[in-house]
Amino acid sequence: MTRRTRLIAALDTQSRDQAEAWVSAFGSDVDAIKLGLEFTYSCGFDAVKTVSAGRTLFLDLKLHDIPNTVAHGLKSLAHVQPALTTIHAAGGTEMISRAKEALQEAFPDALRRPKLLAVTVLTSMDAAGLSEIGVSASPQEQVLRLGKLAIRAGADGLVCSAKEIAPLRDALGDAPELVVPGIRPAGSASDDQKRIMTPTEAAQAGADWIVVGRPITRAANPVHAARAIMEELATA
Ligand SMILES: O=c1ccn([C@@H]2O[C@H](COP(=O)(O)O)[C@@H](O)[C@H]2O)c(=O)[nH]1
Repeated sequence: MTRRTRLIAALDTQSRDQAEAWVSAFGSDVDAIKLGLEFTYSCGFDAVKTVSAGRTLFLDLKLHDIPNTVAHGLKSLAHVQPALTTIHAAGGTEMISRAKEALQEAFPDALRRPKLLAVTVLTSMDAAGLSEIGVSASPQEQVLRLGKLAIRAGADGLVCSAKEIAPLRDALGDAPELVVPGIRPAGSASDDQKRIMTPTEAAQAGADWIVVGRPITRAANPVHAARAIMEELATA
């Protein structure tokens, strides 16, 4: 299957002015923007709406709570209209299926409904980090376990690292939307990310979307950095 891997720029900032400046500078140099905990907690949902107006929005709030709370939280997103939104797969089957039902109720038009993505194992975790929280499985085993559970429960896609794309595609096929952070262009600092790959590697493995934050936002010229990643994806 031929797929075009698209770029989501993660706008992790506490400043609405900064986010607005990035969005207007990027133009079509990115396919979508991500606003997450940092921006939403600092600036609020009105700012999320304003900054993302006219753009494809990945609203990455990674909900993880009891099923009732997650379902009602997601219903409140009707006024925001993200294209993609996240919960944690570790919340389990009931939480995921209630989340899906909530989105179906809040967005009756399937074409406008946000895709529900389940975060498998954070890309900042390695085997040692999993072991610390009592998980003896390798990151790949745990991603596969949670990924299968989440898709069975109704998630439209998964957040995983590029290292797990091939085994997930083998197990689940082409349909689940795979959104892949932990991306570092060759030579970039890994920061707090543990399971990293380059844009080319993620595209060749079959990512639908890559999520890139600091390698763009901390670059001397964020527009040039985003453009370079788009060019890398186009030739991958
Ligand atoms: O497992 C995950 C899930 C989400 N993220 C988010 O992606 C970006 C990555 O930012 P970088 O600066 O490129 O590291 C960030 O917004 C995370 O919240 C993730 O990294 N890993």
